[in-house]
Amino acid sequence: MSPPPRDALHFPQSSRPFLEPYLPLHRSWHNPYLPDDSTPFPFTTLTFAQSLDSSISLAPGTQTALSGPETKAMTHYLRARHDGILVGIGTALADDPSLNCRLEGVGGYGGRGLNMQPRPVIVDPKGRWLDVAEGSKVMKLARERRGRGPWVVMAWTDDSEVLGRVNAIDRLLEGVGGKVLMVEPRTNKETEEKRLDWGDVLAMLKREGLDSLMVEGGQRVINELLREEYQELVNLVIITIAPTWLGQGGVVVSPERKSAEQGNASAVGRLTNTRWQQMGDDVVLCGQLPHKK
Ligand SMILES: NC(=O)C1=CN([C@@H]2O[C@H](COP(=O)(O)OP(=O)(O)OC[C@H]3O[C@@H](n4cnc5c(N)ncnc54)[C@H](OP(=O)(O)O)[C@@H]3O)[C@@H](O)[C@H]2O)C=CC1
Ligand SMILES: Nc1nc(O)c(N)c(N[C@@H]2O[C@H](COP(=O)(O)O)[C@@H](O)[C@H]2O)n1
Repeated sequence: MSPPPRDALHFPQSSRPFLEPYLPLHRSWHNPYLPDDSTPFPFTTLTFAQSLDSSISLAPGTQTALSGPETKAMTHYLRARHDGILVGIGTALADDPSLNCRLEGVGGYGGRGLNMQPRPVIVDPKGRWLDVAEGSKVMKLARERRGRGPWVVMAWTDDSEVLGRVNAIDRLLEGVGGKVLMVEPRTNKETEEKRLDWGDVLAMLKREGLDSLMVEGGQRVINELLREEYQELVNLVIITIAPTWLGQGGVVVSPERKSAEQGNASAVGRLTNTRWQQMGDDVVLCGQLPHKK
């Protein structure tokens, strides 16, 4: 073990009890060798930072720092408390995220090996990440053993160009303990559009050994998971709200409305068991989406 590097983050013990009742048990706190077989899906936390006008960044394809130092440290504490962190390829390309946990005491930041480091997961059906993978932060950190090698979720295809990308990404990831995971896409009968179903993606991640997953974004991923059909898959929502308006043209969290019954629109969803906590200048909202089962 080495002392934590100077950039390691500290999340005070006093801020933790607020989150505790909502969080999954960490794998290493029950039996690290036995998967939790009670459900086919990981415990899934949806978490992101937004402005007062519901934007998660100023413009598509750009990164905007919204969290203050206290809520940034909280996000890293949450990363330590989940087996995996998932983002879509839009976020991987826009932000070049590190997708590791930089909390003091975690592996690579004063802790042993990769202890408490979550697995980065990038949903990238067509393999667009290949163009930036080599020089990405997530690969650099995995090579330095300060983060795990990423898993890249791609869509099964017979397109030879995409298959070439699958193989090339797989070769890159081999060296850092990452891998490509393939999921059969589903076709929308009306639009013919092919997309990955979140039930398929999450069930596959669970089979691969992730009992808990933190979904960080971006816009499309969040808005899809908040749609009525996927809310059952989301166990916990944690939103950092920064006291700022980003203004019109921002990248907004606003899920598709439920189909209107007799022309009357209704809310997409509402959190229950909510708690609000100020952290620095920001406020953190925790809540759960009602589940039928
Ligand atoms: N403030 C915050 O907390 C956060 C902010 N962000 C911001 O969000 C923005 C990125 O959002 P966005 O561009 O929507 O990117 P996303 O990260 O949501 O990725 C979207 C892409 O992922 C793939 N994808 C996602 N869901 C599916 C699915 N069900 N089936 C198939 N493919 C899927 C598609 O790739 P393809 O097009 O190749 O098919 C899609 O274009 C950035 O500005 C970033 O900074 C991101 C995370 C957190
Ligand atoms: N919690 C939070 N606050 C913000 O202000 C943000 N912009 C984000 N973005 C998410 O964090 C990822 C970057 O994380 P790294 O520190 O580089 O690992 C980014 O990709 C978004 O998912 N989150």
